[in-house]
Amino acid sequence: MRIAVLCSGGDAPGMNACVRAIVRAGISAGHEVIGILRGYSGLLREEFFLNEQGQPRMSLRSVSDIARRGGTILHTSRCEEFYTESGQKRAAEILRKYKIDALIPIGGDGTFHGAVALAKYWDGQIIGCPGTIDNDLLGTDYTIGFATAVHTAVDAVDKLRDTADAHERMFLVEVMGRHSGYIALYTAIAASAEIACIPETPTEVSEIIRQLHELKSRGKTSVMMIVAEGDERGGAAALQKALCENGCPFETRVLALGHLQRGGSPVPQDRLLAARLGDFAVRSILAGKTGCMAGEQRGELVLVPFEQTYAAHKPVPQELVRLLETLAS
Ligand SMILES: Nc1ncnc2c1ncn2[C@@H]1O[C@H](COP(=O)(O)OP(=O)(O)O)[C@@H](O)[C@H]1O
Ligand SMILES: O=P(O)(O)OC[C@H]1O[C@](O)(COP(=O)(O)O)[C@@H](O)[C@@H]1O
Repeated sequence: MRIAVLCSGGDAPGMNACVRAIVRAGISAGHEVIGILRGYSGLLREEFFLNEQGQPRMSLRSVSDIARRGGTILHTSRCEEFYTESGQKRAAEILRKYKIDALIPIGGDGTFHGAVALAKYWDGQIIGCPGTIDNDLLGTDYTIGFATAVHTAVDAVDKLRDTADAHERMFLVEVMGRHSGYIALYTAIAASAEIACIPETPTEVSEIIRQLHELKSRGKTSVMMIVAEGDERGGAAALQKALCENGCPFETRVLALGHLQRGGSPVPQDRLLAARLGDFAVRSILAGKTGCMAGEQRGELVLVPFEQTYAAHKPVPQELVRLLETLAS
């Protein structure tokens, strides 16, 4: 078989480990692996990864020593043309032209929407791997990149706590998560923050002010508030303004961690998840499967139809929301 792999949407640490697993699993089983560069844009422009001999196919050595590196050697992109029927049809023609039998897109919900659209015009097999720091896909407990993004954010918040303590200030730290509070909630608990503002729970300025007064009365001298960029009140800067206008009892500072969270060497948890899911995606293709994401639930590898991965908002665990409230006292 000729199996193609691409990375699409926001990059996530661990994408390289996933590409490596796909290449090694595919070649070991006697198949050819084609690396498509720059996601769906690269597919439409017929851009392929060239191996050491300059041929448009990946070799065992093409993926040497990449599992520990952030970013993706295949590069990634967002592609306007792929939203259109004509773009999807042209992509299908290109896949037929290069006699590709199966495609493994690594990305988030947008990438999987694209895969479903492509399947209308192409009868090759498609098995996706969940690569996004947001952890916003249903059907897998964690996505590749989430653990590393949380690790990076916790490291940053730990450092900010030092200066917050020294000056007796409050920091509003904005973390990524376009529509999801996963990174914010996990970061808040792991970094012993006092408050998390996430899209899944109401963010009420008066309630936060009340909480801050209570914390102060209990002797708290510094406060860390983690704000998901997708929170309904806007980001950390908007929230800071609202808090200051409503009598915030602490001096405040704001930091948006931004794309910092997308970079860096993936933590072992992400490397392991990426390796397992990449290998499983190849094995699923060889078993004749299609139209699904390779995911992991409670340690078991599972296949989940693409449509189910984005059918609803992935809820954050209520137990963790409660835990944060209990611990921030
Ligand atoms: N509804 C859709 N139909 C077709 N292609 C889509 C659709 N949604 C997203 N895509 C393609 O997938 C790419 C990546 O999606 P995006 O939402 O940016 O990232 P992610 O996959 O990380 O969620 C988009 O740039 C576009 O090319
Ligand atoms: O690369 P950009 O365009 O700045 O995108 C930022 C967005 O990408 C993410 O980092 C990851 O989102 P996706 O993986 O779903 O693309 C979001 O948390 C963030 O809102």
